[in-house]
Amino acid sequence: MTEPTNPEVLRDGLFGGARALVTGAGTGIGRAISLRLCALGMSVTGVARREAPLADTAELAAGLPGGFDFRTCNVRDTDAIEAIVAEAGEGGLDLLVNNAGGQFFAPATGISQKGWNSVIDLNLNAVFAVTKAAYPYLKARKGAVVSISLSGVDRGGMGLAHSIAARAGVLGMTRTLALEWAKDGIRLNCIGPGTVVTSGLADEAARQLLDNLVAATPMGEPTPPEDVAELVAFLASSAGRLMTGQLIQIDGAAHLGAGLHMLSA
Ligand SMILES: CCCCCCC/C=C/C(=O)SCCNC(=O)CCNC(=O)[C@H](O)C(C)(C)COP(=O)(O)OP(=O)(O)OC[C@H]1O[C@@H](n2cnc3c(N)ncnc32)[C@H](O)[C@@H]1OP(=O)(O)O
Ligand SMILES: NC(=O)C1=CN([C@@H]2O[C@H](COP(=O)(O)OP(=O)(O)OC[C@H]3O[C@@H](n4cnc5c(N)ncnc54)[C@H](OP(=O)(O)O)[C@@H]3O)[C@@H](O)[C@H]2O)C=CC1
Repeated sequence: MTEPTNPEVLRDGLFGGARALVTGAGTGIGRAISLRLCALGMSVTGVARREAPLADTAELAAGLPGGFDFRTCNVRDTDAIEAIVAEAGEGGLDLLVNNAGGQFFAPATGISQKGWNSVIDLNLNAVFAVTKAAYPYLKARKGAVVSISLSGVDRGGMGLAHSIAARAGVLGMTRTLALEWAKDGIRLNCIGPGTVVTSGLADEAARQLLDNLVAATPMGEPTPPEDVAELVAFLASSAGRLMTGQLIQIDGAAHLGAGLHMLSA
């Protein structure tokens, strides 16, 4: 495996004066995104249910050129998240990152209706609610939306029927809103990371499963959260000004490989 390269290719001060809302900012990919945006000068409001991880992100962001504040909220609580979007939006909103999400791994026959509904609620319904609530504020600043999806969302994945269905829904929503909101200068894109070794994934998947996933990735390595963060920043920047309605998979060609397999034998 080659040494990881520094993914920080964007210039200092790029986002001075700009503001973002990042869901799931307390851990993993959402924390990496928040810290990179802050490093580039953005003021970020992070949202998640638990205060302690958000406070840790705030501590890590201290001293960076932007700023990080946070609100605790379950994104599935539509009234609560709409109020937070409005509060953040009143100060101006240039970027919304829909990152909060997740699922359990089970064959379709092992997914109860309640389990299905929970995963759809978190990964599709909440994303629509947050994005719609952000619309007037994004319109005012010709802002951007980036939704974190999954590698392979366009082809399926064993053990992920609920999550793939939800995120395929988000992709459809993204492409549709890219059309509807193009007149407002709002751009929307999805990023499909491959395996990202975060505490969230380590909690959910057995070590063996993780190893199998990386082994099934043609380039043979997981996706660092920092690489996802740099891509979010690129899409939010003027370099991405004509990119909208896309799914960009950052996964070492995993989506071209053997396919997602999140079930044990
Ligand atoms: C090469 C590319 C690789 C890409 C790999 C992609 C890997 C993806 C990784 C990640 O996404 S990392 C993020 C990691 N974090 C999580 O995924 C955790 C997220 N989980 C949750 O937030 C919640 O568990 C939930 C899924 C949203 C459900 O929350 P809720 O509070 O609504 O649910 P519960 O009341 O606990 O349960 C509802 C329902 O679901 C059933 N259920 C829960 N777990 C399982 C399980 N493991 N198997 C089957 N069913 C499960 C539970 O039993 C409930 O149903 P009923 O039994 O009441 O009918
Ligand atoms: N790790 C991986 O391999 C991959 C991950 N992804 C996706 O990337 C995103 C981030 O994943 P990752 O960083 O690995 O996972 P983590 O579990 O580390 O992070 C998810 C974050 O979302 C927050 N969150 C979860 N549910 C809610 C909720 N209902 N309301 C508010 N916040 C919530 C959690 O905080 P709290 O518990 O405090 O609410 C947590 O900080 C997810 O959508 C995931 O599915 C996609 C591809 C691969």
